Amino acid sequence: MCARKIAGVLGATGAVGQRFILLLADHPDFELKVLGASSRSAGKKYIDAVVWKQTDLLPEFAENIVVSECKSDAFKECDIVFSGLDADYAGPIEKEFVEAGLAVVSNAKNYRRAQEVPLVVPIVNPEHLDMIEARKADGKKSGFIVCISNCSTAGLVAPLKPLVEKFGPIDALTTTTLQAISGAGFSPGIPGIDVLDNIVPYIGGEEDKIEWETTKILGHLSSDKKEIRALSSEEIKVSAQCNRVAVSDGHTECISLRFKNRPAPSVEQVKDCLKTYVCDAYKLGCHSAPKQTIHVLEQNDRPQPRLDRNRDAGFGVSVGRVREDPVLDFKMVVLSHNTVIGAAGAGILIAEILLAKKLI
Ligand SMILES: NC(=O)C1=CN([C@@H]2O[C@H](COP(=O)(O)OP(=O)(O)OC[C@H]3O[C@@H](n4cnc5c(N)ncnc54)[C@H](OP(=O)(O)O)[C@@H]3O)[C@@H](O)[C@H]2O)C=CC1
Ligand SMILES: N[C@@H](CC(=O)OP(=O)(O)O)C(=O)O
Repeated sequence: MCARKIAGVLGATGAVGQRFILLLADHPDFELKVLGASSRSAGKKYIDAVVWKQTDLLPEFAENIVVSECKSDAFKECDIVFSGLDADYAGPIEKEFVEAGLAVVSNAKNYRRAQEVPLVVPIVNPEHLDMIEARKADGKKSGFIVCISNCSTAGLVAPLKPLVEKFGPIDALTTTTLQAISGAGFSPGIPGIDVLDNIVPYIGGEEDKIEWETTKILGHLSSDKKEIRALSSEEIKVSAQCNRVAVSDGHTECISLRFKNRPAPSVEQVKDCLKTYVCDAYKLGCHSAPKQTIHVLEQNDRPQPRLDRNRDAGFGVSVGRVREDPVLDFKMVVLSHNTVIGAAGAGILIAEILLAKKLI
């Protein structure tokens, strides 16, 4: 067996950072050795720095790791660095890491729009990672960054990918999200008074991110593999409305879509296409890749966050209530685990793909 790659986590004390620690415990490819957070946490043992909020216990291996400042020097032995940094601070920190030659996979939004940065949902567009290969071929072997999408975007694009592959372009799409409180992070997190007995119909910046990120993720890699051509607003119109609801983990989205080509497929053809989709990460043999990428549920009252978010350990996406839509062509309900396939799990699966493609 090959030696495991050394991994580090930035923002290790946060909602996403804690999920990284759970998912990297006993990982066959990566050994998590370095943890970074703010100067409030640096210098403390992880167990003393973190306010652990997961329902699984804090893995023993992490308890006594002393938290570092987020400076590249402390991470120089790492083959891969996962970032769950607060976006207010991620920009300059991640830039310094890349300039120091490190490979960074980031949950933060800061570099998602950059032309030269792949924005990847690993069960959807792993081919965009070929941009990294192109950079290596150019002789720029050193550092790079890959961005993970917004968590709601991840759930949305998962069923779109196989549908577009099979039935051609989708030219109109609406989504109304019901987003879990863990999506807002832990520092400080959402006050109980705001979520109990309540729904908040606004999440700052979220609708805009879902609308443009979808066009980049469904966009095409240029022939020289140096940039992504996002879909234009003539090619696809995306409209999102976002709500915060009193759910711990798991983002639900009610989506409607229209295909460009006529006649549109039948409901049965749509379901069949989703059920039979096998993501490339699974074909590559990646450890965390879901065996069933999309679970199509037939019960009228599914998917539900508490019952369905952990399908394929949170790496699979659930789709239910697939039916005709009198305005567009189809509507359905999609559920995805926001801190697994929407965040830390996506980062780890991206790293597994990078490893399988010998890019780290
Ligand atoms: N939660 C989710 O579902 C998703 C989150 N994201 C993104 O992932 C990132 C992390 O989110 P989340 O875990 O929810 O956020 P949290 O607020 O829970 O955690 C933020 C982390 O950043 C660290 N941090 C804060 N300030 C600094 C600083 N000045 N220097 C270094 N580290 C700092 C914190 O450390 P300390 O404890 O020491 O303050 C903590 O580890 C964000 O960019 C977010 O937008 C993306 C997709 C989904
Ligand atoms: N805003 C998302 C989580 C998040 O932080 O997204 P982003 O990384 O796109 O800012 C939520 O509230 O559920």
